[in-house]
Amino acid sequence: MSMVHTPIIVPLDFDNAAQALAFADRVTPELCRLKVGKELFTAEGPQLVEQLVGRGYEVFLDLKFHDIPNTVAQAVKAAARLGVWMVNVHAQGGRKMMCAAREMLEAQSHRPLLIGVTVLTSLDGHDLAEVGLPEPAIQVPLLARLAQECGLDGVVCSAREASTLKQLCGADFKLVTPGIRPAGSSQDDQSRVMTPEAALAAGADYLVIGRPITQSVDPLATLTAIRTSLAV
Ligand SMILES: O=C(O)c1cc(=O)[nH]c(=O)n1[C@@H]1O[C@H](COP(=O)(O)O)[C@@H](O)[C@H]1O
Repeated sequence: MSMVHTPIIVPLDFDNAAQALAFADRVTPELCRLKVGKELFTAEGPQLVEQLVGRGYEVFLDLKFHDIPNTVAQAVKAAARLGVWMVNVHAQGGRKMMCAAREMLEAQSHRPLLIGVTVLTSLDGHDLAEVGLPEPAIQVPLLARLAQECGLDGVVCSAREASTLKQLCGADFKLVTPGIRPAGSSQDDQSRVMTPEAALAAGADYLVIGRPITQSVDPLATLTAIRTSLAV
């Protein structure tokens, strides 16, 4: 059973293991969980994930798998073997893909939380229309319900959709919300954003907060200030 209670997940969006490990050395597993995404994983591979797990961190392997059911099932199996705490797939991959991933994880001795990405927080209604999809208010609840029907543990969504999804999917269905920006910080390439305080109040279970922390002059001080503001 995990001792970690923090809702904050910090993405290690660096291009090399040295920077990622330096960050992991400055914080502790009690202060935050860590996310390894496509940039760092492509550069450094599974060994780095194992090192972070070995240091006691709960690691979210954010590779957003989206492929045919067999391929995604085998990929989440490989993730489970790395000992990660959470792994994600694109909910748009559909029912058969999500069910195959969930069934595969049920057969593993270590079972990470399985999370479906609904609509990326960088996208707005215009972006979705251009690729033939309805606005977030329609698309996000649809994909969240589908993910829940497939037995996933929760979804990635914008905090702006959190209160709707909590009502729709219930308290136990985990909501992981990136696009978190403390008041006054740059929006960067994010579109559907919210402050940490508002996100928790809206029902988010986990806040993914990257550049506002990792690019700040003193990342530990920024992380601590956010935790204080949240009383966590
Ligand atoms: O799955 C994710 O973590 C994710 C989904 C999403 O819809 N939007 C999103 O920003 N993310 C990730 O969350 C992180 C956000 O980082 P910052 O924008 O720097 O706070 C990045 O690592 C993204 O890859």
